[in-house]
Amino acid sequence: MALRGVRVVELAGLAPAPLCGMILADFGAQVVRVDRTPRSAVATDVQGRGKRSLALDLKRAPGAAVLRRLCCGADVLIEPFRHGVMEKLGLGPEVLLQENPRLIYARLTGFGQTGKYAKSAGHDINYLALSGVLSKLGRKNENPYAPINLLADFAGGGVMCAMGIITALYERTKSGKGQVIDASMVEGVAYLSSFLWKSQNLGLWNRPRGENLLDSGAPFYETYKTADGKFMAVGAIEPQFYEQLIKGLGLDSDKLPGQLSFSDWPEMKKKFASIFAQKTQAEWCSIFDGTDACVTPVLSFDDVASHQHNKQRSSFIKNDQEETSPRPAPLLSRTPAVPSFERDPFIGEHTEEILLEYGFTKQEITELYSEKVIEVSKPKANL
Ligand SMILES: C[C@H](CCC[C@H](C)C(=O)SCCNC(=O)CCNC(=O)[C@H](O)C(C)(C)COP(=O)(O)OP(=O)(O)OC[C@H]1O[C@@H](n2cnc3c(N)ncnc32)[C@H](O)[C@@H]1OP(=O)(O)O)[C@H]1CC[C@H]2[C@@H]3[C@H](O)C[C@@H]4C[C@H](O)CC[C@]4(C)[C@H]3C[C@H](O)[C@]12C
Repeated sequence: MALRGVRVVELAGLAPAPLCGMILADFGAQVVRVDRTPRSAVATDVQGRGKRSLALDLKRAPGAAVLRRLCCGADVLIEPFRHGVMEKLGLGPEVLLQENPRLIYARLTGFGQTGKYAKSAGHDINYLALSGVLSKLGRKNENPYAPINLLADFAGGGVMCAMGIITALYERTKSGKGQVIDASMVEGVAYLSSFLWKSQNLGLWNRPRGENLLDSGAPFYETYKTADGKFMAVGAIEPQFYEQLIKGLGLDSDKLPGQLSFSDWPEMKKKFASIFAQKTQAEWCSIFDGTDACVTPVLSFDDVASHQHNKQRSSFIKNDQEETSPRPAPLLSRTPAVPSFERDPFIGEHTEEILLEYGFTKQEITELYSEKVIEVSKPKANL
């Protein structure tokens, strides 16, 4: 796999950093997740695929010393805390990069390492709001809404940070040097929205929220309810595809307003809605499948993996716990990601094995354990 041999230390965080670590693990990196000890009641990392867990108390000096030794042997550190926490622990970039100049020190935060909010708590919706993108999301006359925590936490956070790490790893092959990655989710999601900025003068966004081409204003870029309470997604933007949509709906475009007649969009939406409501999702699929009308079923998590197209590409995988989840993307032809099919690690499950791998002696491990700096948890055998 492309990242085979890359050693990553991921400090346990809430959602963005775990996705970043999982992406690296899926593509072959050896990811050690450092969990807190005393451990939290509930393992909150549901993206633990392919990782191993070491439970370590960073607030104790011997614990911080353990992390420093791990980072001396690692290629990447991912830290998910607000600005200043690592410095307070004596684990800031100056310290760790001094001891390992090749280390790629990735700091994944909401607001970044500087600026008025750098030390403020926040979540996806806050970062999305501060990026400006949230102001564009939502239907006409409704409040802006955040699409779950997909955009800032994951797209602008975990994925953007993984890109930064892989870019820095590539650069290091030439310079031999590591560096600090300041991955701000505000900036990550703002960066993703470059298209919105660059298309300002194309007339795509100069109407109020929810009245534009791609933000639920246009009847040909919308979802519609079917007779069986499911939905179809319509994305027939180009005239030639729009013509196929009209045909599939049994309408005659000569008797309709022009596709880009903004003032007619509300009425056209009502017309489309009344037609889509007359047939089931399966019936609409039999009409539109195989055409260029850009009409697809809105699949639920229950049926997405078994849909013919997704099945043909094995887009979803099932681990040995029978848990379904998306296969890693993108698909590399020669060195594809090979995700682990094992269950996620328990907190502290691999503490001893990891420390031995990183050069700690049995004696040192015993002392760390007796001082409660580390925790070792062996999964209970299924009796
Ligand atoms: C996971 C579910 C989905 C959450 C997604 C949500 C929508 C997000 O947006 S997540 C993105 C959050 N933001 C960031 O990641 C940006 C950077 N991080 C931060 O800004 C902050 O970390 C923070 C604001 C997120 C949290 O601040 P906090 O003060 O808690 O922490 P920090 O200031 O960063 O400091 C860290 C402190 O921890 C110490 N530490 C760290 N590691 C160690 C260690 N190994 N040993 C010792 N100490 C350690 C460190 O020293 C710092 O200490 P100090 O503060 O003293 O300096 C979640 C959605 C719902 C959740 C569930 C729900 O809330 C109910 C339960 C609640 C229960 O408490 C936990 C289980 C829940 C089931 C809970 C589980 C999940 O969280 C959810 C499902």
